[in-house]
Amino acid sequence: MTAPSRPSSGTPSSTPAGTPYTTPTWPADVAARYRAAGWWEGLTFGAMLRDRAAAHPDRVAVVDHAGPGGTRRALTYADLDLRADRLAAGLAARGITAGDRVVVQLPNTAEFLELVFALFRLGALPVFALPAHRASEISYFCSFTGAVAYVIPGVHEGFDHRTLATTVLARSPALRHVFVTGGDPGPFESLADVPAVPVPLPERDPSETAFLQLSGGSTGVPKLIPRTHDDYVYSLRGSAEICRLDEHSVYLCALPAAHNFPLSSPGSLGTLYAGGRVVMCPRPAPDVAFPLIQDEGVTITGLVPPLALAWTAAATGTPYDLSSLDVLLVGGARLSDEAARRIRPALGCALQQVFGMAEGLVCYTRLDDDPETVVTTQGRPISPDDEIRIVDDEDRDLPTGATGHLLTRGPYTIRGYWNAPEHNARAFTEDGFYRTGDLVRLTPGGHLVVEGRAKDQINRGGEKIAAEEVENHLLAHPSVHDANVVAEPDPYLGERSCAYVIRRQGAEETGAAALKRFVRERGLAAYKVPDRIVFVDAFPTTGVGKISKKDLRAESAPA
Ligand SMILES: O=C(O)c1cccc(O)c1O
Repeated sequence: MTAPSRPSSGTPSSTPAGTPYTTPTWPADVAARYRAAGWWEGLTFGAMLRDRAAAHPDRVAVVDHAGPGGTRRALTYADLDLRADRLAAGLAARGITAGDRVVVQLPNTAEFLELVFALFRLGALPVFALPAHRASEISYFCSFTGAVAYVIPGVHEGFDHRTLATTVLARSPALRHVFVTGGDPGPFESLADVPAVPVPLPERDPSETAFLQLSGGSTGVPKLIPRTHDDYVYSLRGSAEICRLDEHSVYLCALPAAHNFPLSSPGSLGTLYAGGRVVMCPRPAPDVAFPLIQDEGVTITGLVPPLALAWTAAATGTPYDLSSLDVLLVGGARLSDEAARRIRPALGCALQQVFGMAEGLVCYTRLDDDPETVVTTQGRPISPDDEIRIVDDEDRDLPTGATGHLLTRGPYTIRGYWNAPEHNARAFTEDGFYRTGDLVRLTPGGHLVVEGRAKDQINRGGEKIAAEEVENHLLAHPSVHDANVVAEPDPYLGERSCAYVIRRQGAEETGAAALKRFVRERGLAAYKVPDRIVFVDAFPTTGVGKISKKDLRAESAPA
């Protein structure tokens, strides 16, 4: 195969059908520059854990409450290191090998970290699904990546993932293994039975893809994001420094552990990088999180804006002692200035705003920024080598202070999605800048302010919904002629989704409730089911006759 000159292509692996996957990566001269600058330290995740376990074997690395009957479990760095080795050996014995994809859908438990480090050591790629994903998303991840294994909790939050796995298995020809954590594995294998005597495994190359992260997305199907050890470890190190993590830090993992924010900003992996302790929080509600903050001496955590507001409200009069909490990171969606102002007085901790994306670029307000900057901006990038352009619709640079499209390139921002050459041609510029789809401006002090977005997406309290994906599911209904999904304001979530639907002439009258049920039954994650469905006779159009989502959004906005 001839490697395309831009973006350059990493070593291709093969799909089950024999066609090569494309894994775009940085041009060789740029990679050399990032190495020379010290951003890429040549450290793999496997070596990182080995190193930390050697330096402080008896320090606690991760705590959860997922032992028998909900009991507390604490794993030291030595425990985690050994368990990752043992699990890697057992997975290798089942034929899972370097380059294989493994869909990981686990709740916030210690097993999540054991498994991802085992996969990192094997060189197998975790594909980071969320617990909320259902048959539609998981089947897609399995078939698109040719995953050989899928790892689930048995029953989580009342949902039986084993039943889901049965559906997925029937649709995914390459899938050979389903592993189940916590209790009865049903027809599958318990992950607890997998570990074996450690076997020597070749050290991975730090420049290779370590895992596939999910894009928030704005297209019909989610895009997969190939992150390397080198680039991700750099984002962890930068994040840990900016958030001042050290061995005394205790990070509460309250958002779903596989999401890029709680994974890396600075998240559980950044905390392990810094030698701190990760406390896995099963649910982010104050009644679950507050006792953990008190009992575990949590110093730092990260939340999406609606949860930050819920915590702020619940902190007044709480019987729990939250005084250990030094820093609350808020990101995933725009935090209003008003909400931002309430955080320190209510929770007694510093606020750090974080604006990030699984594709790479992460911006933070700094702990020594003046209070107004912390409240009114989304911070500045991690790296001096993060390049930012703010451009108009024709890719022309705008003067400083003007609002425009954010383009970015840098040492931990991907050069392309995994195996998506056509989409990449649109999502990246010729010279490798990623088109984020966000509308931003720069303050005179060099801080980014997020003003909106140009991509066709709903940000439902930090959960990103690609309009097109939901529209496709609505269109599958026999009585739907056309559908458009847009964001509408929501006082709690910031945005919720509203579907405008034109009924097919002569078709049976289907109501909103039936349509929502239809979409849910197609196996779409619950957060993507439209919050509201409005039946219309026609859509507003633009001058050239295209459907105007802008006008639809205006219909939803309060007058
Ligand atoms: O994807 C995000 O929204 C996000 C938010 C904060 C920090 C991150 O790393 C993110 O990926």
